[in-house]
Amino acid sequence: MYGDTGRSIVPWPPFRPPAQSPAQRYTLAQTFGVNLRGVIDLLSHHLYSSPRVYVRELLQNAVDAVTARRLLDPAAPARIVVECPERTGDGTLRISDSGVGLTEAEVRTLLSTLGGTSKRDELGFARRDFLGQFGVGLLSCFLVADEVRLVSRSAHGGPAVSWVARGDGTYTVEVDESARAAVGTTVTLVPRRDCDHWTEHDTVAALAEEFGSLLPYEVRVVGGSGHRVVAGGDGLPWARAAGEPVDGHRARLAAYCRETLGFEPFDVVPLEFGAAGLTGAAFVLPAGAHPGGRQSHRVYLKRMLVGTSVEGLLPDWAYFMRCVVDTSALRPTASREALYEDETLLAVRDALGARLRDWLVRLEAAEPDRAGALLAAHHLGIKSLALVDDELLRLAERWLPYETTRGALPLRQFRRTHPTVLYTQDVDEFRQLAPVARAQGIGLVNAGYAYDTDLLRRLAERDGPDTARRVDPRELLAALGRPSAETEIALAAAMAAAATVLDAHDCEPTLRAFDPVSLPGLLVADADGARRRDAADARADADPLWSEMLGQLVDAGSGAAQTLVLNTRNPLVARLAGVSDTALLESAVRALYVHALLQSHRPLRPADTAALTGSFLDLLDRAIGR
Ligand SMILES: Nc1ncnc2c1ncn2[C@@H]1O[C@H](COP(=O)(O)OP(=O)(O)OP(=O)(O)O)[C@@H](O)[C@H]1O
Repeated sequence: MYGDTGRSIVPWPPFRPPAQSPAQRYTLAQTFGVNLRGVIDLLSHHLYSSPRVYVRELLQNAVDAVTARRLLDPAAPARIVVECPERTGDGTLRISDSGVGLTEAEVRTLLSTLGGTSKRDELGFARRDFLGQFGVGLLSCFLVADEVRLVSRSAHGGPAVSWVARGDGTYTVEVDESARAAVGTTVTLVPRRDCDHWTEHDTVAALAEEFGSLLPYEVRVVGGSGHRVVAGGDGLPWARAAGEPVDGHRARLAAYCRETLGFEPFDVVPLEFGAAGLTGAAFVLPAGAHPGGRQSHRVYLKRMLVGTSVEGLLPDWAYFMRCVVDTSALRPTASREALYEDETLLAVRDALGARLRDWLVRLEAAEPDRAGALLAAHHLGIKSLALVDDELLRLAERWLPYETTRGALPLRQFRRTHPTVLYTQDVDEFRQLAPVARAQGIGLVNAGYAYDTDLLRRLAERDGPDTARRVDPRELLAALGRPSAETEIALAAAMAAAATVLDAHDCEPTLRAFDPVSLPGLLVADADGARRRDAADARADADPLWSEMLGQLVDAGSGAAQTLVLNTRNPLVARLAGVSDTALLESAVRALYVHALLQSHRPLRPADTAALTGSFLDLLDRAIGR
């Protein structure tokens, strides 16, 4: 980990440029000089998010050392003991292991080189038996310590050796036969003055338990009067025991979820992906997950906790699942607090996504009611997946409720009475058209929420164009009944006033007799007309050339952009027949137009606002009396 070696205090690295001829000076490769204090500061203070990780790094080294020794001698002891200052009595924290230890030569190379590690093979790949791989973990001790001392005796023989390093980037190495009798290593931290609390027994025991509770070897954390054993259990808590019934296993996993993740799972899906050495479980949230929320999974790498809010393990659509997994193939980032986004992680994500999707499809077949409840609680994720997955599209069609003119219904059920699904693309349009459509017995679906329109389009792609189609408000108009000739004649004056008034709003009036009776008017926009209307607005502000081009567009179509459909069954509209005062008729029509516009939730333009104010004040004035 550190540079040049020696008995005395050595700064790192001693920089001795090779002798060069003038011609060589510009061609020979040079080595970078490194400021060790800066590097230690960078790695220890900026790589990790909190000093707490020093416990994990020390545990990891001890576990790896024991593993390495057991590779040489399977019967070798596996002892890891952490003694806190309450126990050592001199303010230091000590961690001792019965691992493989280090020879003097190893101390001089591995601990004297930044990035030096015994855990890679000749090709530089991390070896699968070990947790460590980067050769920087020991530096994390400087997050809490001024000085780190290591005393070791190697299983390969040779004398005991002692290494002392300080945060200023200097270290000493000494062969000291009396320093340690047994094979193994003891690392001692001299805590920084402001970091005493990080080495207290309660803190260390809690951290050791959090990071290392699944480690295969027993870890004893000793305080003043007692000790806590924080690891060394058999197996993984989610593994199914031999002979354990499926229901019992599921109940045990649910209990684990309550205890560890803090919620009662809707269901539990055991996970296994041999190619990534992955086992674990996915717990389905009962409700309340936010699709945009961060994924947070509890991930262990070779039984050491990486984090409790690790992202990227599942595809985005599975935002309502929380996983707990242990894997040996995924790579941690250098801080070991997240997963490295590489091809293995992609493959794992795909495999777990496929597993969860299969579970969903199977649940639907075996327990349709539960599947329905689940889909209703997490419909956004399912819908997003249904956009690319035919089976889930069918599932969504069967189970996900849409807002329709017949109430909340799954599309499959709605299609029984309305084989062609007519839908609105936005919620406001649905609100406006639904009462009229319902009254005429026309089925309408609100596809204004996320993914709905895309899903209906996909359904139409799959099952044919007659399956689903966006409603054209004009076809609704065609379905409305015409009033009698007498009614039309009686309302002729009102219609003439309406035509004059509405012209300023690019709108023309028409009469229909329809339900609901309570609705005086319905504003139907024509998409082409609306485009012409926007172009006309833009033309008013545009320069001459642009204005001419926009003018062609405005003039290209015929008819107004909107139609105000007055309902002759509505008592107020019917009474207009008896009004002879043209000014009153005009105010009334303006008010009906603005009312219909507000009902349609479309934005008010300046002319509309003026009509709202003008008609309101005029009608108020008349109501109060002059
Ligand atoms: N307790 C120990 N017993 C034996 N060797 C150790 C021990 N602690 C550290 N070492 C040696 O020191 C080297 C550097 O340790 P360090 O923790 O800095 O990195 P690492 O464990 O190799 O990788 P990582 O940065 O991923 O933790 C190790 O590779 C190992 O050879």
